[in-house]
Amino acid sequence: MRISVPATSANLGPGFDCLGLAVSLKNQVVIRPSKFHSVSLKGEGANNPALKDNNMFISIFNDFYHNLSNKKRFFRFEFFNEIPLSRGLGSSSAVIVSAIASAYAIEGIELERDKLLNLALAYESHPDNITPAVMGGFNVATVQDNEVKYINKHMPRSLKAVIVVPNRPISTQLSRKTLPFKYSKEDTVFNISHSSLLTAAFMSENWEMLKYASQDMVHQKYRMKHMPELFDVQKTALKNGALMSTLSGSGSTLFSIAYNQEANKLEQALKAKFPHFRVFTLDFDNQGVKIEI
Ligand SMILES: Nc1ncnc2c1ncn2[C@@H]1O[C@H](COP(=O)(O)OP(=O)(O)O)[C@@H](O)[C@H]1O
Ligand SMILES: N[C@@H](CCOP(=O)(O)O)C(=O)O
Repeated sequence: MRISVPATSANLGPGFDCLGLAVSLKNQVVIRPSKFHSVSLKGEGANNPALKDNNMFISIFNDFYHNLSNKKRFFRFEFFNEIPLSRGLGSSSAVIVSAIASAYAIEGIELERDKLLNLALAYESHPDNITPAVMGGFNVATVQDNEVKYINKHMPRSLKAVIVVPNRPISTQLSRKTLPFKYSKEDTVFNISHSSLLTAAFMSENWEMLKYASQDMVHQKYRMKHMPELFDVQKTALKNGALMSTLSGSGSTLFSIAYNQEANKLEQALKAKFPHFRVFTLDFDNQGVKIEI
């Protein structure tokens, strides 16, 4: 069985903990019954011994598999990771979503996407990464009565994501602790109005509105000041054709959207100015989690 899950970019500026979309970097895992437990890891995290000895995917998979099945079986797990770890591209959501989905699939139990999303919520309480990881596309999501309520929309082929991935990881959990405990009425109103405008821009495909609507007062400046070069990445992106440029999740990746015909110029400008960072041009993913039996 093979399962793949896309990377995600959460917040999109003002939509803290509620807006997110999926891009075409993917983590894949192939799982086969085996005489003994074994793991192989390729791509992102392959040199990280913790991912072999204490792998979050395997522990979530085992929790679900043992609850669903009475059998004692061993598996071989082959991971092919494209999603950089702890760079604000939803690597932990991808692991959570794929581990739950594959435990059900290997037992031959059908799992609806909505149910998968709500099971994933127990491991990641903010829904802005898990929703696009499951559904693909652009998503507006909130949690009410322990359930994710969301609206999803496909992203068009006429746009690309251009991402700048710094070498430094940022733990989402630690980064959340650096944010203010309280916000002023002005900052709150600023973010409600910008997040609403941004949602309307995505839903109505009014791409020229993105640069106004994607401004934020509640998290980016607090997070980006720990890596001030990110302000320069954002400025360079906006000067070179980006329709919007925002911190991806809790960072350290900077995420930009550009028209197809502008994306190459944007990628080259970012590569030239930030040669020590990785720059990728990606399509958007409209499929979300994908299982092949
Ligand atoms: N491919 C992977 N395999 C196993 N665990 C992973 C993988 N990717 C991420 N993780 C786990 O998720 C953690 C990163 O989560 P987090 O700080 O939320 O970053 P991100 O912004 O990438 O989601 C890692 O420290 C690791 O424990
Ligand atoms: N809304 C969350 C999103 C975290 O995304 P990640 O990809 O960095 O895990 C936040 O801003 O903390």
